[in-house]
Amino acid sequence: MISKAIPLPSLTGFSERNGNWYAEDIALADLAREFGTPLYVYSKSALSKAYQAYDKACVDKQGKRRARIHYAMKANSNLAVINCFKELGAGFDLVSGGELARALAIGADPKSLVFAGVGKSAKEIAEALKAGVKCINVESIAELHKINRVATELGLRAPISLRVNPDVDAQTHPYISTGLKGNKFGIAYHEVLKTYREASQLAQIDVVGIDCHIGSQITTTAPYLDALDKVLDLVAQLKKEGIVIHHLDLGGGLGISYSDETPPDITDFTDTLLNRVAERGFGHLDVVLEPGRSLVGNAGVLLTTVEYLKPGAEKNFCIVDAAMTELMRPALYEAHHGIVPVQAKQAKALTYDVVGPVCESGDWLGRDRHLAVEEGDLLAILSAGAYGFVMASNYNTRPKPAEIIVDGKNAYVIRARENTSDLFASEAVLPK
Ligand SMILES: Cc1ncc(COP(=O)(O)O)c(C=O)c1O
Ligand SMILES: N[C@@H](CCCC[NH3+])C(=O)O
Repeated sequence: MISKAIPLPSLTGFSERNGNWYAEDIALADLAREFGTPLYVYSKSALSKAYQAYDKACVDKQGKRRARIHYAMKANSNLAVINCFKELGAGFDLVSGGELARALAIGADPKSLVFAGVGKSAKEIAEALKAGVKCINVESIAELHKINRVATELGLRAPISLRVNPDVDAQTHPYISTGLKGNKFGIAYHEVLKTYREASQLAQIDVVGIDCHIGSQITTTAPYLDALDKVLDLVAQLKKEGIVIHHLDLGGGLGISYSDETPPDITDFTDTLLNRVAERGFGHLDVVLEPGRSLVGNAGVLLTTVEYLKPGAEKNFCIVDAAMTELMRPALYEAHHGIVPVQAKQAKALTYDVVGPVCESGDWLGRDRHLAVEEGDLLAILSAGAYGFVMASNYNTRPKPAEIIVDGKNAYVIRARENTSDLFASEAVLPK
């Protein structure tokens, strides 16, 4: 028994056998020995299975495609990960010129790319237009005009959706709620129609869709339906006015189980949304889904080594070689991740705060965890495939960890561990 009362998520790709944890067919302890720690480990089969479940749910019983998946690569943008999804048929949701460059680097079809984000620069807009993306999701009236300006300068047409802020509570952590009127995202609901009218008059703008993304780690379908109904009300009004919408982008945000959360099953979730779209008479629209976390979150773990055990009067600390620099979610959102010893021990179990070496009291990875560990042992921090490595930093001049993918009996380095010297290679001291 690892952590009292708090259940572990059910995982595919990672399993415990006779007290030893495995990624597919390789013991995590062997991976740590070969590649060192801290180490991100992803399971290829977990990535593929998560994608295939979504993809299956996007096709109806007659085999007709009802929706397309544009993986939100912000969740995990390693080239190997996004390339796996590309090969399975995914398009991508992007939020920066950097993510656009990643998509182009793996040869993604530009027509499979949608570009969102509240602060796109003129340079990023130009790059997206030159690449020929499917759609730019516009997040403000000012941005709409900037896109029109950039498109005019380039002599290109700009396909756009407006991102609607539906003022719906996604019932998630306030830092990752995006669809309330107090959030910075999207165009205020009451301004959307007038902005579409304005957009349809702009010389280089082609209105192609409508978009909405209400937040992340959402574990019920109800807020999606509320947002969807509000978006469809807008589509109906636009139709009356002769402004034609071709695709409906419902964003991402579906949550995963980190411990005892019970997010809806992917098929039930997509059925509920797509049935509502059809019932309301919009079954002819192309539907775009932008899942991130629900495709990768439980397909990765972070391996770390116990450096020290530090018993104390108030707390016992288990000090490990990973930190908030490798996995920022606990420090940022007080997020819970399951933590398990990679090899079960007979050692006495104690309740520890699992913390990193970084000089911040907020640098913790798990609190009050009941663990039987000794110095030198390995721990696996579970559900670290989404918003893990991508949010890593070099704070305290810590090199970023390596990332590997396990596919059956094989392990592949998909990002080499950084060297300390690389971290300041582009810095310079002042001339004498
Ligand atoms: C526009 C957009 N689409 C999709 C996503 C993916 O979200 P998630 O990883 O929660 O599925 C995000 C992040 O929340 C986003 O900002
Ligand atoms: N980074 C967040 C999710 C943000 C989603 C991006 N809009 C997390 O770790 O949960």
